[in-house]
Amino acid sequence: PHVLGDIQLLDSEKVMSVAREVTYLCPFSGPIRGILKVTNYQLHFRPLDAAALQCTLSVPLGVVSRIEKVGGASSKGENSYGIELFCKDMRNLRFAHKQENHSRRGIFEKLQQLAFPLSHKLPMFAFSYSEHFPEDGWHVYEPIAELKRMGVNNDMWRITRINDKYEVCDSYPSVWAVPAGANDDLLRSVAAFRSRGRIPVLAWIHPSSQATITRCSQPLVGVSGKRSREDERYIQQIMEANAQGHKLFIMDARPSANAIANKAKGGGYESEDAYQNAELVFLDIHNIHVMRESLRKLKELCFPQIDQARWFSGIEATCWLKHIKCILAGAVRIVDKVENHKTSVLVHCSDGWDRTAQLTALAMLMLDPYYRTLRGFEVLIEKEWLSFGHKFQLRIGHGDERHSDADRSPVFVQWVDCVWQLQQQFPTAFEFTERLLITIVDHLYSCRFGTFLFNTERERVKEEVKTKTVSLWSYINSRQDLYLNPLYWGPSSFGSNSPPSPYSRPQVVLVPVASLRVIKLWKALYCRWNPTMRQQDPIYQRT
Ligand SMILES: CCCC(=O)OC[C@@H](COP(=O)(O)O[C@@H]1[C@H](O)[C@H](OP(=O)(O)O)[C@@H](O)[C@H](O)[C@H]1O)OC(=O)CCC
Repeated sequence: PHVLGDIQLLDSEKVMSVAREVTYLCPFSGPIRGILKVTNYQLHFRPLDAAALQCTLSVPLGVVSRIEKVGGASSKGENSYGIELFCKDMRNLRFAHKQENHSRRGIFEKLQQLAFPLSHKLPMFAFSYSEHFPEDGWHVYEPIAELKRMGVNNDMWRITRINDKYEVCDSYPSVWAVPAGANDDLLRSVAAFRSRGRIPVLAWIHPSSQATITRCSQPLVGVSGKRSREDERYIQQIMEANAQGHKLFIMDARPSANAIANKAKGGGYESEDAYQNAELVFLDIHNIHVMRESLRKLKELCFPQIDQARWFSGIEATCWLKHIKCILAGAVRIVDKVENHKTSVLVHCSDGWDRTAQLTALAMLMLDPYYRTLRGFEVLIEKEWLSFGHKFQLRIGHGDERHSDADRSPVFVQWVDCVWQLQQQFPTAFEFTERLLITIVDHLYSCRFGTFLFNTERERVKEEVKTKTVSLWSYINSRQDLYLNPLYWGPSSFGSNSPPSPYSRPQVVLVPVASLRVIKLWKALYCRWNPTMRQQDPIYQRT
């Protein structure tokens, strides 16, 4: 049995470097002497003093975004010579050691190589990690089965394999559901008019009204105001696929200023005179650059010390909660159209892989209780985020040393935060607790599993992740009792299309209050490492 605080190695994990005379400069408890070990998966620090064991650190190297050397040959002060790790999970770790033993160079270079394998032409840890779990999580999501659960193929929607080899759109899944009347030639010409070929396809269909949520990227209108008869006809077919359909709402997630600015790059938005029966709505959600900056400010505020005097004004200045509110409000508008007005909605933004994924996945979570079960939630992430090409590798920077890359942005974590807000407002509606959300965010960074690696389904097929890596869902489903919500009130499974009779629709549709008066800061995630900000609950230290 492992001694408490001692390193616990995963299968195929091995120690690559050890430094003995190291001091961890804990921002809360002060300097702690201990032993620093670097493996091919994690950085582990074990205090020498048994009384300080709660300061044991186990940091997956995937969480590290930047490593800096601190102090040089001339620095004289105590603990002024060492390294600092800047992490993606809201903390910075600083280690110091004596100058004489030159272990810094060794540790520093090892850390650089192992934390950024892609930048050093080394394999990701996920490809050498193998562990057997009772269930293979790679089978949780099967596209055809999920479409069947929603009742597709039906007389209005058909499954097309036109993208079987990802030739029409390399960032989309291979399986699409499209209006039955749209033949493959039409689909191809619509792809020519949508940014990166990301044409409108089905995300969700209402079990009784047949109203739909479809998703896509911006039309290539450009400054000259180009039109595509095929795109216009296709949008009309989406509207007509809904029996009550006399109108289609096009929800453009962007601020109208950005939608207009995108015309300068050949993009833009649907003009209502070209799309007669469509009504265009802008949801005012800002772009990836604004969100990256917002979270950076929040991290500054929350780590290491928290200035009580400026806490609320500081939070407001980050605008983080305003953005969360904006995304929730956008999803509520989609839910209102689909559920209460039985009207179909088309969601898009610029590329259709950041804000669009946030909106469709949130709206589906509010509309369909199946996605609020543990397995349903796993299916939702696989479908709306992974299969539709949210660029996880680029947005998180898996294995990449370029920490200041402008394409990095916490869009997925922001969506998980929105899910947490729903859990707070509807504590009995989810089969799982916030601990599942924190575990998912941990392994978004850790690179232990293959689930969040790469940017598209096409790349994952090419890299054979399903046979060469372990799925995060294998791990989670092997210990699901840790994540189940004792307050959950809902049928254990919604296998069938609509919940069994006792549940009427009003009981299963969540409509959150998207107001700053209700939205809360998710301290268990953003202040997790700051002991003064949350109950000392060890579960949040290790997931
Ligand atoms: C004259 C030059 C015009 C110009 O550069 O347009 C480009 C836009 C960038 O477009 P934006 O929509 O503001 O920003 C884009 C979105 O965030 C998109 O995500 P999503 O899937 O959510 O769409 C990302 O994938 C893109 O990388 C990002 O550039 O920039 C702006 O609109 C900012 C100016 C107000």
